[in-house]
Amino acid sequence: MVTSSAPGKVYLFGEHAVVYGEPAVPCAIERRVHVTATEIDEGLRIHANDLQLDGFTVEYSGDGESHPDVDVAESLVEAGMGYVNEAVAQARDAADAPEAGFEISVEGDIPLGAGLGSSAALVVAAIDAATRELGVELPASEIADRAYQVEHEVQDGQASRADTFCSAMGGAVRVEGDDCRRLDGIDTLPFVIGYDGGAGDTGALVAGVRDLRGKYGFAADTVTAIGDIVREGEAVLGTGDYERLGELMDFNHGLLSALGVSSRSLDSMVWAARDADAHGAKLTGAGGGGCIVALDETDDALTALKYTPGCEDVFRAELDTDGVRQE
Ligand SMILES: Nc1ncnc2c1ncn2[C@@H]1O[C@H](COP(=O)(O)OP(=O)(O)OP(=O)(O)O)[C@@H](O)[C@H]1O
Ligand SMILES: C[C@@](O)(CCO)CC(=O)[O-]
Ligand SMILES: [Mg+2]
Repeated sequence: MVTSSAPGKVYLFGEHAVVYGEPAVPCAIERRVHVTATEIDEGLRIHANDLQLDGFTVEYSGDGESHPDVDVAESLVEAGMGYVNEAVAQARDAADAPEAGFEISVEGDIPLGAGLGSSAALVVAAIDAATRELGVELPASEIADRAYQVEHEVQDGQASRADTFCSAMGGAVRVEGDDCRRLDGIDTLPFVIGYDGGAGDTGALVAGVRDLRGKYGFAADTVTAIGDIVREGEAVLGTGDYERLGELMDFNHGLLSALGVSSRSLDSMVWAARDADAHGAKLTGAGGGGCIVALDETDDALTALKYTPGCEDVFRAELDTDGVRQE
């Protein structure tokens, strides 16, 4: 039996635009998914005690064919099983053990579908745990690559390498197409996260941006402008100039909003953080609902978000310099 964990992430800059080859800077946070893999004679049994959304909890097990008898959207369960099925397929391939059976248990403290990269953390931790259980230790870069293949497959070809690379490596990273690197010397950033309790449909949101980009030249220019913000931001990142980083985050949020991926509750949490003098605030991840990230080393944005209607949870998230690891 092996347990591995991998972190979630926030985007300092660049989500969505990264899908079209612009750079992005996601940062791993100290919220993790833990996956325990135990080799069994054959097949696949999955326990995901916290596959929960809007307050319900479900435990399911299956061989990839059968469906759990629970009152939740089948698409949700299929997606959850899809990530684990594909991660296990990658582990079998990496260990050259096509017939290996597994019992997989998943537990995490990352809200699902909320822009904090729970899917990438799940896949990265699952590949690590299952390969180690078969006696194979993969380098983090290979886990990142295999996890990307899984996200790409499960999300119908709509995924960048950003979430999976960040979760595998930890810290602040920079991703531009296939070029993925860790950014050295970034050990801390004062992230405050506000969560509206909701979720966004990553596939639909990415498709919406793709359509706008095809329809209007100025939407394509907006995507390029997000890339410009990232290029400006990465130059500022090492200096610790939170004021300028925040200004760029605000600008990034405005452009994401123009591309149609914000929401009323995300906007109201962003404004609550700004009104409380956070350096800057933006949505993180695919958007539509879920989380915002603000930059604030004081407790002011944290307190303001606590009293913001529509904000269900607020917490400080430390930058996690550790990526995937065995527990
Ligand atoms: N702890 C978990 N247990 C079971 N399934 C999980 C778990 N964490 C994530 N998942 C799967 O990942 C899906 C969420 O992935 P999705 O890409 O939509 O959102 P996200 O990764 O949380 O946010 P984003 O990609 O915007 O950063 C869940 O619906 C579920 O299928
Ligand atoms: C919206 C997006 O840029 C980030 C989702 O966390 C999609 C992706 O990069 O795969
Ligand atoms: Mg995801």
